[in-house]
Amino acid sequence: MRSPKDFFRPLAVGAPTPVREVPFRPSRMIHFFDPGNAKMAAKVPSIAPTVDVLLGNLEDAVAADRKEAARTGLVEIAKTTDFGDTQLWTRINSLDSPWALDDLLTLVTEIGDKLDVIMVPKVEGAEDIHYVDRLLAQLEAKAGVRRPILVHAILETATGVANVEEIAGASPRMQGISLGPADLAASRRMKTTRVGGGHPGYLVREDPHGPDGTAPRATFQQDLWHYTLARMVDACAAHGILPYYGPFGDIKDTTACEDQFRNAFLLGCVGAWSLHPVQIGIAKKVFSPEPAEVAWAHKVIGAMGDGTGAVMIDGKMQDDATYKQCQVVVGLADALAARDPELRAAYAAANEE
Ligand SMILES: CCC(=O)SCCNC(=O)CCNC(=O)[C@H](O)C(C)(C)COP(=O)(O)OP(=O)(O)OC[C@H]1O[C@@H](n2cnc3c(N)ncnc32)[C@H](O)[C@@H]1OP(=O)(O)O
Ligand SMILES: O=CC(=O)O
Ligand SMILES: [Mg+2]
Repeated sequence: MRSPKDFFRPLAVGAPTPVREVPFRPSRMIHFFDPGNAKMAAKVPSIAPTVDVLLGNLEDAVAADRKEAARTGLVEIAKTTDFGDTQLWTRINSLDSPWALDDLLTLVTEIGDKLDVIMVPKVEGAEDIHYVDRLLAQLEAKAGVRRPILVHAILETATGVANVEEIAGASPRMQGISLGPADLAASRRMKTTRVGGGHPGYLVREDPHGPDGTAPRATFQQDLWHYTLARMVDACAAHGILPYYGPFGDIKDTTACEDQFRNAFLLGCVGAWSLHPVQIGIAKKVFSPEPAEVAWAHKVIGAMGDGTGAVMIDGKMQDDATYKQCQVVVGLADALAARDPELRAAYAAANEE
């Protein structure tokens, strides 16, 4: 293990100095597209201003014989597109695949100055992050990249979940972690074939009641992802990095997608993946705090003065802890409003009511 004194030193001569704090840039939706798919690629310039993050996906969902086309397509798109203040990320192929090394070599050398974050799938432990960390430093130095490219891990194997804390803290490059429910279900041998969301069979049932216990018993569907998501959120918060819900595969079921995203938002996630244009608006709505909630948070902060003591507002006790909860909401709202004029206006209007 490296000495804590060396944690923030570049891992290669000439590589940029690692960041001490993960910059909080809005990332409510990480919009996936296949850079080798001409139709999707054509939509990039019009989608870019509507999303916080555009991600050129090279891994799963890109067929084996299209891997190189996707990589080349991403280089071309990155070089020719003005992304404004929208972030550009990529998801490389898994580290044990025949493509991962060339993904990193090509992308950092060709478009390292345009890439904000590299998403690494199927991360199992700190050793995977250490490998990427050193290689990125060498490539950044070689390509003359001036700011460190950050790393995002997908939590999608049972081993990864067992090691989530060490993954979160493995490198100053760690920007965040996403839950990958599809691969995780396979890795754990869960018996769901869905991509995220609930399952009608995963439930609790009301106790027997009525005459002789024969009355119909209500059932309540439970959340298959709660444990992992909560564990991931804690690991991320403990290491000052950002947690995300990943993919929701039932594109047509926009209601359940919104529910899944909202559960993640309420638990502490800052965003989710959008796989189809229809999911962009859902993520934007869910991961932006409600104007009324932001106005309430301002009211509490205003009433709490220096943030200590206890007061009653509208029948609800407020103290040092609720002051901090409200600061979380206001901090997020301010960061999003700085990028989103519509949201800024909605927050200002709600504050005036
Ligand atoms: C499960 C584990 C994971 O790893 S999830 C992450 C990997 N999967 C992905 O990245 C999937 C990305 N999305 C897709 O491939 C497509 O959206 C899928 C789900 C196949 C649906 O495509 P399709 O049948 O064409 O949908 P559609 O006819 O409703 O599309 C309408 C127009 O929109 C386009 N479109 C579709 N998805 C995207 C996207 N993600 N980004 C940009 N554009 C997209 C379609 O090409 C289509 O365009 P057009 O109107 O025909 O010109
Ligand atoms: O990559 C995402 C997943 O759910 O698997
Ligand atoms: Mg996966």
